[in-house]
Amino acid sequence: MDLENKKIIEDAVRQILEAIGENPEREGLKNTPKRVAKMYDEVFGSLTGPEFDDYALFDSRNDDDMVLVKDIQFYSMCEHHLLPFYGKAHVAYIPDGNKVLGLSKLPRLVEYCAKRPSVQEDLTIMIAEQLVKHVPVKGVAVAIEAEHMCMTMRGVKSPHSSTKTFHYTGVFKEDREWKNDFLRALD
Ligand SMILES: Nc1nc2c(ncn2[C@@H]2O[C@H](COP(=O)(O)OP(=O)(O)OP(=O)(O)O)[C@@H](O)[C@H]2O)c(=O)[nH]1
Ligand SMILES: [Zn+2]
Repeated sequence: MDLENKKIIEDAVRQILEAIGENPEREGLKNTPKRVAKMYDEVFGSLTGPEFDDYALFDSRNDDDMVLVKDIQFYSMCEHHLLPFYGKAHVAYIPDGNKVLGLSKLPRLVEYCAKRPSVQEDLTIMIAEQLVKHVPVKGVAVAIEAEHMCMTMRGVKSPHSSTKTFHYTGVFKEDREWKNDFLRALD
């Protein structure tokens, strides 16, 4: 994010503080607009930063067995309230053509997709779409389970609810057996 946009956020935060009845000049708050701008630059960093393109592929004998990285911790911001939603993503794919993806790239991809305002359903789909676009696969399955602070700390105040979302492509979509294997592997 460039300096001009950081300045816009700082001014807006100052206005918000005033609107909620605070004094943005008081000692504890005087650096807050700057901090919030820096924080937004971090948590929304994928919107203005470089695209994720680090899909390191390696040769492997695996041409049709599922690879699953589960329990990928992530933090994102819901696009309705700009409050955090966070939890775990589980990402599986079946390689095509004896090429596998560097395992660390899956958590990196999840982080890239999460660093923008989003709804959980779209985050789930975006992770799958990015993989399909860049990695030769027979199919991708993504599941996300998350807590939404807009549902826990405010509004409906449903503190123990968690939301699960799923997205399937290729053989995971077409073949119930593959889907079941994925779901069993998450247990
Ligand atoms: N489908 C979906 N909904 C979400 C997500 N994050 C937040 N929401 C919902 O977005 C909805 C926004 O509803 P609105 O009625 O426009 O806003 P609101 O008055 O703040 O709603 P409440 O949260 O019910 O108080 C709420 O039902 C939230 O629970 C998400 O990732 N996916
Ligand atoms: Zn929300």
